Amino acid sequence: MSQMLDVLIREKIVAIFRNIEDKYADQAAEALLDGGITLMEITMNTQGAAGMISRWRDKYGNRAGIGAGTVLDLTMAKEAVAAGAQFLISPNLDEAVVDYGTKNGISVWPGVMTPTEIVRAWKAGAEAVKIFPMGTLGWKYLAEIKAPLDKIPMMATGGVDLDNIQDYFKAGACSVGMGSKLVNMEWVREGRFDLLTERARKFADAVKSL
Ligand SMILES: O=C[C@H](O)COP(=O)(O)O
Repeated sequence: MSQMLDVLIREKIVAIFRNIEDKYADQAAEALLDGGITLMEITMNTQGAAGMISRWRDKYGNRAGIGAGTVLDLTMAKEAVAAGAQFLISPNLDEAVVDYGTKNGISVWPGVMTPTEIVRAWKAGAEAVKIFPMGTLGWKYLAEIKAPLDKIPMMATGGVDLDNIQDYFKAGACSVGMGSKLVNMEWVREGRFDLLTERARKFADAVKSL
């Protein structure tokens, strides 16, 4: 098991920053760190994503894992890794990205939905997969595919909230990716970083006993 997968399984929550404006980004990251969230994914369709990854590695690298999300292809993967990304997450499976990560010691957690895609990602060398969109599929779907595919670590992403987070872990998720319910952009724009910290703490507490 790679060190980053170990961290993912231990920390359980990846905060997804999508389309955050650079001027708010550091305060938002610090608010989540204060609330106990230590894995941060900056999506590559965020303006200035590479610069943000690089800056956060410098500023928060000693207390957070910083990775890239929405890594759709090899070009994006190379840009993210050059910026310092420690893990790559995608909504899709691109074997070239998995292969690149494997050869360069970077964790890749590709997005998949069906059992066939999950096994294809696993065979390509992915050490974990992201089941997406989890909210649409639901925790029962996860529980059912986990029965035959129990050896493959699965991250549940999309639609995770306080009222269902524990269901996904009970169904077999090793971790969750959380966007809008954790990195609430309205609060960010209103400067309510205290609310971000409070929300982060609630999610961190919800997975502490798991
Ligand atoms: O890629 C990120 C997911 O779409 C996040 O979904 P969410 O905002 O429902 O947590």
